[in-house]
Amino acid sequence: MRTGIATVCLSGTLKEKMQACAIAGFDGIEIFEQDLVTSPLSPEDVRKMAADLGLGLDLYQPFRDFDSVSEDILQENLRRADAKFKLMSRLGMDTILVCTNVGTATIDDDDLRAEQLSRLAELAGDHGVKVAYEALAWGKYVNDYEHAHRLVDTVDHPNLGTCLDSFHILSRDWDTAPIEAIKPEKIFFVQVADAPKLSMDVLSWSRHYRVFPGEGQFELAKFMGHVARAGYSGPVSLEVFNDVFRQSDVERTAVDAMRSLIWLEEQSAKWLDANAASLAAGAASGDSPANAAGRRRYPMELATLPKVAEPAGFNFAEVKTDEPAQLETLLGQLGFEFDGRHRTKDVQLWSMGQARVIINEQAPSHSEPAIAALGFDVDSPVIASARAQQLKAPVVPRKVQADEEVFQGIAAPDSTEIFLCQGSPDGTAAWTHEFGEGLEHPSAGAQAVIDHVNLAQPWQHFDEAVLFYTSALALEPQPFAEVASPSGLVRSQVMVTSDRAVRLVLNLAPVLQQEPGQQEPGQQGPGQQGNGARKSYQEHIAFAVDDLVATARAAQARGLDFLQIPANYYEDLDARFALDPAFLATLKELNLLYDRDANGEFLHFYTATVGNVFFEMVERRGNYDGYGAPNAPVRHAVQYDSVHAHNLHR
Ligand SMILES: O=C(O)c1ccc(O)c(O)c1
Ligand SMILES: [Mg+2]
Repeated sequence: MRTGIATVCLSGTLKEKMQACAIAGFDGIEIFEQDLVTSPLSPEDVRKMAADLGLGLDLYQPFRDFDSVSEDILQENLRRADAKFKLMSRLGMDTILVCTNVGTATIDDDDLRAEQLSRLAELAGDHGVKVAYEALAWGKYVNDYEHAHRLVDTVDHPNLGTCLDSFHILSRDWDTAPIEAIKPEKIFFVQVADAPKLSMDVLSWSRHYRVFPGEGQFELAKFMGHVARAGYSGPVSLEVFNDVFRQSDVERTAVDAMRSLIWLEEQSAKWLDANAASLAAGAASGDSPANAAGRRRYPMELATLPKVAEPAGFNFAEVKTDEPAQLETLLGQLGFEFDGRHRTKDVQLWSMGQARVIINEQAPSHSEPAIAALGFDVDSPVIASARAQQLKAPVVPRKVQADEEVFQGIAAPDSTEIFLCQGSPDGTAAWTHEFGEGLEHPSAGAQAVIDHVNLAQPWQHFDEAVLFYTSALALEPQPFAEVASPSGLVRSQVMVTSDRAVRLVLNLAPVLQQEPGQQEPGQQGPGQQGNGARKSYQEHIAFAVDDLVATARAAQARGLDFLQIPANYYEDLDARFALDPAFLATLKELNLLYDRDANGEFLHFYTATVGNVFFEMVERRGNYDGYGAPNAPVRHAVQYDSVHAHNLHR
């Protein structure tokens, strides 16, 4: 698949954008007109730079408001087009995107439109230029790709074809199957963008909220499958207007973009394979196996990736600190056993059944304790790592001594280290023998698993993180939610495996919680946890137990510092659920939170925060599948209050 990206996706100057696209490995780019107009580079400079960088200049865009106008305006538009065609010749470009008229159209007449487009095609032909006509979702008279293509068909000129843009098609819920009926030589260009499903006017949605494939909710693999089945094999180019990407680090965004196309390519191949049977009727030979046959029939070459199944569970969670005392106390009070120190590293292991927590004491001094790494059980760490690296995940270097488990590590966008570990059927981990005997086993036998981990994401990398976990780890994003907190609305995105053995919650950290002058994780590039790097958002690890009340009582007896829940909460709880008074009293006494829905019940409590980390204990009853979302505002408010009280006393 030929990969492309529009310069409008990225921040910086045209030169910076082009360099970033080349570094990320794109085959070609679309030049967004504003980027050229505002550039000090001459068209010849741009042409040379692209050639030097090995980047194709695949599309000049956009040319606006051409058709459906009176003759005098058309004359003016043809003059304008002539100037652009001449410019394209200096750039060495041969395809221009002309979008359907949104501003100046006054005449709604397909015959007239066809006639006007035919005059444009004729002029383009004189310059050796191809015009790719694109229906904008908010086009005044033409806003549907099939309509735009009917006009292209009517004109029937070799220099006029269609541009398909997934956003304009999927935002309007147009059926994508008819794409297959378009002759491949008439599809001049394909643009792809994903988007979250939002209810707002489509222009604002398009100009501000597009995201890279895999970061939104559109069915892009299906769209691409139809495009491939149509016989198209030209560029597949990202055109993503997004307020965040336009101000984020350009090289990093370009890599995120490339990752999205690599992933989309794989997903499209999968869609074609899975839907090969539906084509059997027209197939020349019915004997080819469905697997891969679906895609091999088409000229678009779709590369695949090393296959990974979703992870089978969490292998461990690692917290980094230079002062472990408070964390040790918390874990001990929760009922964790100390399993000893690593034989060569300054690292401790704590466990409660299959829930394993590593306290890594190798943090720079005075850094806040933070979640530094997560281990996931996978079938094959080597294959999973190969996949992640092909998706451009940065590798985490890790020192290993002889006979130590070699962990395959990659850095997540927020610089959390993700380790791909060999899973075992009984949920044990082979590496634990590297840890010496623990001291004492105060609560031997207590069972728990890691239920979920909640990671705060810097705002500029939130979408990137969703794609990272989707593509590299095969986690599935759930619809996102918004939770009120005293320092802002927290966007919360749950990512899960289908059996819920892994639940990862990504929270958009409110900007207010950042300390002034603190370096943004993003400024260090992916995975570069430089010495000054530290997170300043609260994150947590949640453990599931069978009997939360008993766990809480035992923890209380050991002196655990629970997050204190206000009395108002319990009144509200009673109003909502009419709980048994004795049960309600227990919840209140132990600072437990409660939720219930059609699937079951959820009990949970939180510890006080140490640095940026706190712990949660949960009990799921029935098939409760949530996270106590109605309780999240209470938790945020209490934590906010305690941070403020702490600051006042400093
Ligand atoms: O928002 C726009 O104006 C615009 C311009 C060109 C495109 O290809 C597009 O999809 C949208
Ligand atoms: Mg477009």
